[in-house]
Amino acid sequence: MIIAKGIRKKYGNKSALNGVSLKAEKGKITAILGPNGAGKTTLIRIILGLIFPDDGEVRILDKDPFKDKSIFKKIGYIQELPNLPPFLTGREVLEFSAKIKGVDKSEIPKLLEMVGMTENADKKIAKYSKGMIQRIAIAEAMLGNPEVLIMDEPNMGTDPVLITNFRSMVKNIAKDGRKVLMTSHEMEDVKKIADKVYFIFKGSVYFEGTVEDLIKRFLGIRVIVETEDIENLKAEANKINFIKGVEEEGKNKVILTLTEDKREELIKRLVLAGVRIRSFYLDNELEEAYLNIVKEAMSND
Ligand SMILES: Nc1ncnc2c1ncn2[C@@H]1O[C@H](COP(=O)(O)OP(=O)(O)OP(=O)(O)O)[C@@H](O)[C@H]1O
Repeated sequence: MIIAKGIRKKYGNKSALNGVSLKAEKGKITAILGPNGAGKTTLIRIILGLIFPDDGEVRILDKDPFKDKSIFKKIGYIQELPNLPPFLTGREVLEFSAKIKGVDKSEIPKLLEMVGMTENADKKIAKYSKGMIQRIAIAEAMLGNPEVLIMDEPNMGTDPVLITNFRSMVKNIAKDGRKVLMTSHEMEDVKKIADKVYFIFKGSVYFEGTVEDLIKRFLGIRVIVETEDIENLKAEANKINFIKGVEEEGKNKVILTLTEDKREELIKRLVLAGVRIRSFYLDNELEEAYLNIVKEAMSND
């Protein structure tokens, strides 16, 4: 497990973390969300023992990262803006890291393939785009199948194949009983892979829970009903006390916001009222829940 307890950090007079605690469990993917400047990178660096906190404690692989540097061979870390030597090729960067980590070089071709860099592996980093540098940094972090993978805003660009490969690789790392801790602005990544979410705002944990909890709390439970009986549906929905919102979307679609998860009762009531339902499904717009949490956190500030 990765544990951070009561972490405080100031840069000069400015407080970056005000007593943050976090747990990243074995076999789980834990995501840290929050607007720019919330303190995500500072927290990650403290967890990695790269900068000292003013107060608080960290344990990673049961060790104190400030005292026991041997754990770093078991940790894969992708930093926000990877800083790779421009005079080396992508392959050379991986070979160099493999040597430091004591990992067999034979892993490298498979990793290059995974991040879609086989063809560009022998070009100098200086000639790479930002996305290509990021891919090499991801391959580097994956070397030696790390016990812990820590990623500060990993960004695979827009290639859908790469994104899918990357997500499934990260999921497999967690499935294998390892730990993954990531910060992200990519809501799709968080929605598709995270088990637990910490939302940090101005250096404090504002929300902690699953992605589902976050959506429920900041979006309500939204269901989309498609029907030709729009008027009938709206009339019935307005009579139901656990529905707090009725929004028409397009010709045959209505979004209902429920205050609690009473989907079965809702279907029953609509059917009994004679509404012919074409389809009925949950609307999980994490992006919108995220904006609502930011709005709420700002208004409480
Ligand atoms: N080396 C530093 N010196 C002074 N202030 C810093 C330093 N690093 C970060 N800060 C400040 O600490 C706060 C938290 O920064 P941090 O980089 O941890 O946020 P973040 O959540 O990772 O942001 P982003 O999403 O933009 O990467 C910000 O107000 C930032 O300006």
